[in-house]
Amino acid sequence: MYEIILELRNLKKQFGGKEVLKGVDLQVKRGEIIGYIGANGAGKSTTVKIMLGIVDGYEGDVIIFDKNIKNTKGEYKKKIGYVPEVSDVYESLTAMEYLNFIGQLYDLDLDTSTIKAKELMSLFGIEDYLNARISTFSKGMRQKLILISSIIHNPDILFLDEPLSGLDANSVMIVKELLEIFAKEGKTIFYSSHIMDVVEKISHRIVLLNNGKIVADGSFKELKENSHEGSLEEIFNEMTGFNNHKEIADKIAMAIK
Ligand SMILES: Nc1ncnc2c1ncn2[C@@H]1O[C@H](COP(=O)(O)OP(=O)(O)OP(=O)(O)O)[C@@H](O)[C@H]1O
Repeated sequence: MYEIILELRNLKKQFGGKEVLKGVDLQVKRGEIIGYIGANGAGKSTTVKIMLGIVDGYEGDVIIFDKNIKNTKGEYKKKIGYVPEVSDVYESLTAMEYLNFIGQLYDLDLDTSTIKAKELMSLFGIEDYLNARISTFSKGMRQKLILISSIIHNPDILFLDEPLSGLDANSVMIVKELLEIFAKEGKTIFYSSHIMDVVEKISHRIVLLNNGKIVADGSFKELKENSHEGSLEEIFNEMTGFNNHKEIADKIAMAIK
């Protein structure tokens, strides 16, 4: 029996009368890597933010670690890591100060977070910047720091929103490998991205959100069998009813003349 680690039951969310999520049902097992995909504005980040308790005012239920999050004081967040699509970091802190601050939020003692911060910064190749202010970091360095801050407390579930953004090819390989190791260890990964070839490769299961509902849910192999198309990008186009990319590109090129 697989253990269900998180579950969405008939999740609905409106913003100013606009229905973004129209009844999302999903069960995620321990150790699964879920590729959560959908067009811009489909509601992926909203789903994740609801699960993290950042967005409320929703209908339906979110069950994480067997508890409805409505009935918790947020303790479950201690076992969760999050890489947001756009992250606010404290620019004036150094990387070490920031990681120690995050470590303490997750109840790590200062010695442990200091040791882990040094080790992880070194493994990601940015150890020389431990005592540099974050405001001086390049985009990729900042992304590495965010990744480190999402795993420093050894979480059981990781929510990743475009986690590879700005990373060089070598670092991308490390992170992809790391996710596979995490899954084998029983960590659950909720991976939201528009980079279809990565989602195709790393996900055990791909969930496609369209018009506020899940319209596809299965392994890449299963999705391929149920579609006329070959790559995940093409399946995405088909399932979201999009086939006029060339026409739109032509019109954009014309529009600026
Ligand atoms: N705080 C908010 N107030 C009003 N509308 C919001 C808010 N947050 C999200 N929305 C709206 O909800 C919809 C879904 O947004 P969301 O960020 O969840 O999409 P997404 O699937 O993550 O998109 P993307 O791929 O572009 O990141 C959009 O129409 C967005 O404008």
